[in-house]
Order: sequence, then structure tokens, then C-alpha cells
Amino acid sequence: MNNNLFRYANTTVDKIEFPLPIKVVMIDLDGTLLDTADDLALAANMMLRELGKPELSPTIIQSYIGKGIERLVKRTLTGDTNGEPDAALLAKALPIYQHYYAENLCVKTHPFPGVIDGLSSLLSSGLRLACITNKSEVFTLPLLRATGLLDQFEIVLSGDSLPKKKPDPMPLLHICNYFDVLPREALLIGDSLNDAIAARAAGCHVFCVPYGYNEGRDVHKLDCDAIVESLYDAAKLVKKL
Ligand SMILES: O=C(O)COP(=O)(O)O
Ligand SMILES: [Mg+2]
Repeated sequence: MNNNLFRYANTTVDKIEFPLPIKVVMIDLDGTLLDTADDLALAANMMLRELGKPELSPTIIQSYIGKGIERLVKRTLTGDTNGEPDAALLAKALPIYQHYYAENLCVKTHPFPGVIDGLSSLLSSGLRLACITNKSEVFTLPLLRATGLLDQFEIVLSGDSLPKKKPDPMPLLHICNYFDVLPREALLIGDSLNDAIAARAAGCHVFCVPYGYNEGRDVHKLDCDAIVESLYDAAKLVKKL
């Protein structure tokens, strides 16, 4: 095993063996499969402009990605991670944001390096693939279709597909149930605390990529089984159970 491929992170589960024997790989969208930050920031600034408010830097807006569109809009309006804007302002802003994001869904958005090859490699190992995102379904499916990734996944769960989204374990457990596998037979690959917390709560394995968003925090501090440079490198650390 080439140790340059990954590093162990703050593993709390029992010592695990690599390549990790699993049946299912669940993959996060924003910051893991697709680099969506520029288009999310573009729509956020178009919304602010229309509301007569000052625009924000793309770096700040990138740190607001992670808990779905409504939370992104709340953070953009208040400049605060946990901020709650005035209800009337939010009710006005949300449809404006959704309109501009729908119009600019795939201007600069593209798969990260290693994604296309990584998905092919995972599939050719006989693993079954799911996508789990906190993005609303109305954006998720067109985006996966436009970037040519949709057909790689047997099931796609968005932030509004179920009553709860990541960091709740519900979508991960739903996927395990769908494929009839145990949580420990499934791996989530993601970029943020929402992925790491959800995976630990579900009892699934979790790898994190360092190139994503993680709400502006250091990915190396996350509780995950490995940090992988790309999905292609992740594929080298797993095998079909
Ligand atoms: O929609 C978001 O804020 C984040 O979505 P993700 O779960 O695909 O990273
Ligand atoms: Mg993400």
C-alpha cells in the first residue's frame, strides 16, 4: 500500500484495514464531486444586488456552503453562520436566490480532478454508487445530468428528499437500507463536517477530500478514516466485500 495516497485522520472507530472491504460508496456533491462554489456565489451576489445590499467575496460565500440552499441564503443575508434574518426578508430573498441559481447552475461548475476516473474505477470494482447531497433536488438532478455524472449513481438523495439531511444520519441509513447492506459495509466520501458527523452517527466509514469547502474550516481536523487527495485515490483504498 502506497502511504502517500492518504493519511489517517482522527479515527475513532476500531483500527480499519486498507483496502477497506465495502459494498456501497455514497458520495457528496458540492465540494466533492463538483466544484460548485463559483456559481453558488454568483447567484448569492446577484440576489444581494437585487436586494440593494453589498456583495460578499466568493471566499466568504464558499464558507457558507454545506447545509443547503436556505441556510446559505440565511448566512448570506446575515453574514453569520447561525444567523436568522427577518422572516419577511428571507421570504423575499429565497425565491430570488433560487431563480438566479437555476439560471446559472452550470456556468463554471465542473467535476474536480479525479472524479470521472474515480467513479469508473469504483464501478469497475463492482461497488454500487449513491450520491447524497444537502442541495435541493431541483438543482441536484439537472446539475448531475449537465456534468454527465447522473448515470453513474443508482440512487441520488438530495437535502429535501427525506425529512432530515446531513449531518443527520437519516440519508445514509436510507441508502444502506435501499442496498440492503450494513452501515459498516458502506463508505461516505465527502468534504465537510456534515459528512463526517453523519457517517459516524450512521456507523458508516468516511473518507474526506481536502479540496472541498468544509464551511471554511480545516478538513484535517475532521473525524474521518482517511483524507484522500481525489476520488481516484479513494478507489485505491477500497475493495468489494
Ligand atoms: O447544499 C449544500 O449546502 C451542500 O451540499 P453537499 O451536501 O453536496 O456538500
Ligand atoms: Mg459537500
